[in-house]
Amino acid sequence: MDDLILTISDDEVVSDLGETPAANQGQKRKRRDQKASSSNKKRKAVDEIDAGAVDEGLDSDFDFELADNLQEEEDFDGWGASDEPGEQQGDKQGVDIDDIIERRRFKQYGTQTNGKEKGPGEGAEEDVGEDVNEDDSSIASVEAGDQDEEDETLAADGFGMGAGDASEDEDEQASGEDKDEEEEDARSGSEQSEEDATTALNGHANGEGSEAEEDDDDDDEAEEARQKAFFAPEEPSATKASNSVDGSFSGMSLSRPILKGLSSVGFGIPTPIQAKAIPMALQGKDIVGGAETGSGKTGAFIIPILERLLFRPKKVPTTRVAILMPTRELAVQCYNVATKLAAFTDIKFGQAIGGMNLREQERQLKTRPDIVIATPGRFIDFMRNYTCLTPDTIEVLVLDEADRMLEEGFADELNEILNTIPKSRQTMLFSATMTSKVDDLVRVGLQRPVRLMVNAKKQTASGLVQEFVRLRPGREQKRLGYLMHLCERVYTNRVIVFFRQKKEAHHVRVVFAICGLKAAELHGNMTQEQRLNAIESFRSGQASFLLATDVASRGLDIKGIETVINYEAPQSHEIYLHRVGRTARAGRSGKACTLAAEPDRKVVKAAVKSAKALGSVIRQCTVDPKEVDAWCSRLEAMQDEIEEVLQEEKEEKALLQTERQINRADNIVKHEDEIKSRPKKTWFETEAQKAAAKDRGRVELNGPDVSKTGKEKRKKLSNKEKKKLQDRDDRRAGLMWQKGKHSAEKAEKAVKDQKQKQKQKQKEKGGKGKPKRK
Ligand SMILES: Nc1ncnc2c1ncn2[C@@H]1O[C@H](COP(=O)(O)OP(=O)(O)OP(=O)(O)O)[C@@H](O)[C@H]1O
Repeated sequence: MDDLILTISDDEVVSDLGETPAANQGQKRKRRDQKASSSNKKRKAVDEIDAGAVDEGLDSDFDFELADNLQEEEDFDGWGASDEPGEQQGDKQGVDIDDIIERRRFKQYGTQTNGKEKGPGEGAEEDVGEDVNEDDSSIASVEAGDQDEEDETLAADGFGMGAGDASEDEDEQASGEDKDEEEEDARSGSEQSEEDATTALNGHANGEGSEAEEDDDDDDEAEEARQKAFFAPEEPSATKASNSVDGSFSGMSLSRPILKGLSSVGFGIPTPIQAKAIPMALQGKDIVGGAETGSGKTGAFIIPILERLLFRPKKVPTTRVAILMPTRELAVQCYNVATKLAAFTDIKFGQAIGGMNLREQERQLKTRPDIVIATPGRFIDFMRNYTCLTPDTIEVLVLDEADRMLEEGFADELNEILNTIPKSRQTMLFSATMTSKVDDLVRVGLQRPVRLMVNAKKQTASGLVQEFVRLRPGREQKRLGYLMHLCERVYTNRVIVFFRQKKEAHHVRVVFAICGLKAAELHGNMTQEQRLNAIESFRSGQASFLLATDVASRGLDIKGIETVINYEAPQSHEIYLHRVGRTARAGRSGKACTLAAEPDRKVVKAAVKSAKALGSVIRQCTVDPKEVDAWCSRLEAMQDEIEEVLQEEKEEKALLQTERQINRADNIVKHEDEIKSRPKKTWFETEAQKAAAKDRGRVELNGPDVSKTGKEKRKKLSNKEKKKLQDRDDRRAGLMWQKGKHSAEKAEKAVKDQKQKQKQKQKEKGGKGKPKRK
């Protein structure tokens, strides 16, 4: 108790500090539970609230309420700039498509165009980017509720997708032409068509026999019995808290600095999942928590962690909490939310997030911050190769988006982490699509966890309107035409468009840039710096569209996203829920629009079924085919330019890469002694194993890559490929440092050649001026 240090200014009264005994860290589970039970007594306010049923007692239409005396902090969405400069920057630069296009325009017209081009055959440019509301005649919508009986039946089947229709004959003829074009495209970029095939085939594979799969989730009796034995029985205190009439944070006996933090970010009353989880987490219980997207799960685990940490022994700085996230962006977001909530405490944070400055993170971790927010790969790197992270002192482990973390692709990394952190830890798992399946949870090492599910069946947020634009058979190839039309005329601002393929997202990014639609892209082929910049430019409104893969589908909390467009439906209903959950968050409204062709049938059907069950608004929208066809012709005429831009980008990337290699080689030469003396890094997986795990993860997210033949899939690595991977492993382990000088010379020569080539090219094109970067 000597270690208790007040965390707000000394003259402030902190009434309940001494009484909140929930956490004396570093104890074994038993001691923790004993303490927790004594805390139960003291947390009267929580316990006095009536016991009730798990979900029934909750107000399903919970309204987010802001703290009294506070205006909503408009900007608080977890993405406010960090106080420490450079802290959130990645460590590699990338190539900017807008720059390339601007340069090209400059050459063409001798002026900067701000990215807007005169589209082929396009007269009235003023339309572009202009807000056209939904009533625009180019998109007609029918609310499912208003449909006649026949349409009702169709709606339940995903608006009759796949049902034969005489009017489709015409479309099919058109599709024949499209296919020819596709084949031509395929000759210039075979991968693209392969990806299309993947999407199509995946979808078809999913289309059939899906009903049985859907119902798999319904627990059978045996599973129910196992769950009963696995989970702790629901404790009255959890439901009492959530049924509280005033249900305030102060009713949870939270300390003053925490209440101040909550107030400063505008959290007035706890959301239902927070009301349930906070009291349980304060008692040190293991938790499996599920609640719809945007319902405040982050706060549900951060608030009790901060409260408990206020009472940690402070003589020796110790890292006690690890919060693991599946993506780097989520980890950064969580870091921002947590540091803001902890603004009035002395709790310290560290990061172990992939793609970001390793040295800076090492420096932070050396100070033994109380909480480390991490992605699994970087966490393991620190665990194994540095002394700054001490996993054996971790007492609380959180897996956010836990179902994703439990999937293939993260499995190996997670096992490695779980095996290293002490078993006596408190473990909390959260997700909007949280699994309750015991088999999945057992390996996390949970100990009699409490299961807290809030509106878990409800799934989509109540303020969400779901629209579906059906692409009839034969018109699937015109997806991009549909998207361009929608983004130019209907959904023109604050829109996320989701793609299954990185390449597709990037391709569309180029098209948007050529057409003058302000967009940012977000996927795994970008440097971390580019990824964070993309989010920032979308968040700040500089870009109206975010073109993303599923790396952005979970957890991203960006205020004011009006629409989520699914360029194609995702692989599963779960991913659909996460994607559409980027809008209509925290009690707001929003729209999701899915371009649905036959291959997307299964997911559309599931979405329609669940929306109908909830009574939420679903609409079938139709788009004027002439508008789409006009866009398709425009896109076709743009093809050469798209390819040239992609080519220029490729060259710039190669140049950057070579420059990076030179710098690296320079460093190796300069710091030869230091590098030699560094201990060899170890990796718990080889590159080949990592690649295999990555593949498994991809399959989990996007379905099997059916475009590859079985033979290709089973294909063994050639000796050359093996050697390449081995070399990379060795290089990372520092074994090949000796090659530095040699590679430096080589790299230097390559850069010179490349620069020479570029100069030559510029001379040839007569393009003197490269406009300055904005
Ligand atoms: N008690 C509260 N009062 C008001 N706003 C809140 C409260 N708790 C959270 N919020 C806000 O609600 C939004 C969603 O919260 P959060 O990102 O934690 O949701 P989530 O459930 O984790 O969503 P997802 O499943 O998509 O990850 C955030 O903008 C957050 O600031």
